Amino acid sequence: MKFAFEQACVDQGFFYLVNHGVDEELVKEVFEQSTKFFSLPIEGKMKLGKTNHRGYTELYAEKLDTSSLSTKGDSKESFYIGPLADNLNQWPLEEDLPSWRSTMETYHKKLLTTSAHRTLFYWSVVTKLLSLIALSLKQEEDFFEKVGALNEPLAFIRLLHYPGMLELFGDLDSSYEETYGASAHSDYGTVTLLVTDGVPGLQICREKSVKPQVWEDVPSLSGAFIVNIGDMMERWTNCLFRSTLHRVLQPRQDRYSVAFLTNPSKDCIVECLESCCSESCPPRFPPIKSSEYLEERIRLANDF
Ligand SMILES: O=C(O)CCC(=O)C(=O)O
Ligand SMILES: [Fe+2]
Repeated sequence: MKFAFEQACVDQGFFYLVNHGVDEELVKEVFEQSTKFFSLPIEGKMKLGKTNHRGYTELYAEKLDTSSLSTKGDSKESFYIGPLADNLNQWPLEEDLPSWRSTMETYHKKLLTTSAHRTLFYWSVVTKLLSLIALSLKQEEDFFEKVGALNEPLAFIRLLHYPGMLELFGDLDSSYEETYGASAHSDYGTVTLLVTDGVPGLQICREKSVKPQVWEDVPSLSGAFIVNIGDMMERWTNCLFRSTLHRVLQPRQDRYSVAFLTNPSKDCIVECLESCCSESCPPRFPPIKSSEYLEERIRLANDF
């Protein structure tokens, strides 16, 4: 089992996670609440427009592929919910969307928060995943706790809605313009846990430097998380673990997904692990502070 896990992180940086202990009902509720929010009139959504990287981002406002010359952003709308403790999150009014906030908070805590309480000891999915990663890298299983990555992780729920082509362009022949639902990118942090509604669209490119690029579909698997390794984990491991390029094609019909993007706590320094470098294989990246790295990547995706 451990071998297969390590192999997946080394070979494609993407894998399915099953038997994760997150209730299917809770995931279903998150999708229902997300759909309700995106169905609100645009004026209502814009009232919660993104500040401090929390809240609503409208169609075409973000472009994940910072290398593309296109001046049009990705054809998705999204809503970000960040760390719960700092009170920077924006929430729809309880009278407009009852239980919306509590559903999202429950999901955030369920995925991220490990309870060390004596009578209710419980490892979150993210803590468990990071401990498996640490063991694969020949570290103690609490390595990421010890380096401070898990003090107050910068973890975000990203609710996503990709409107279908018919909704965007009507009869398709007049105003049709090709964009991506989410253009090619790798995620910035440690690990991402993704659930989709089953509508196809997600693709990965295993070898980004091989031209022409080869893109493979990633089908969603009912009840499983699609997990992928992010760039800060790639830096920690000196590219042993891969932060794989991926994108979402513009779907024909509406598509909803929920990504849980995790990053180390803001002051955590991400630097090459000793077990991942040697004299013949020196560190490829200098040490960086998690929050500084993250802010720069977010800025690039939003200023184009
Ligand atoms: O919607 C998806 O399938 C993928 C979303 C994604 O890659 C992201 O939000 O970083
Ligand atoms: Fe992504």
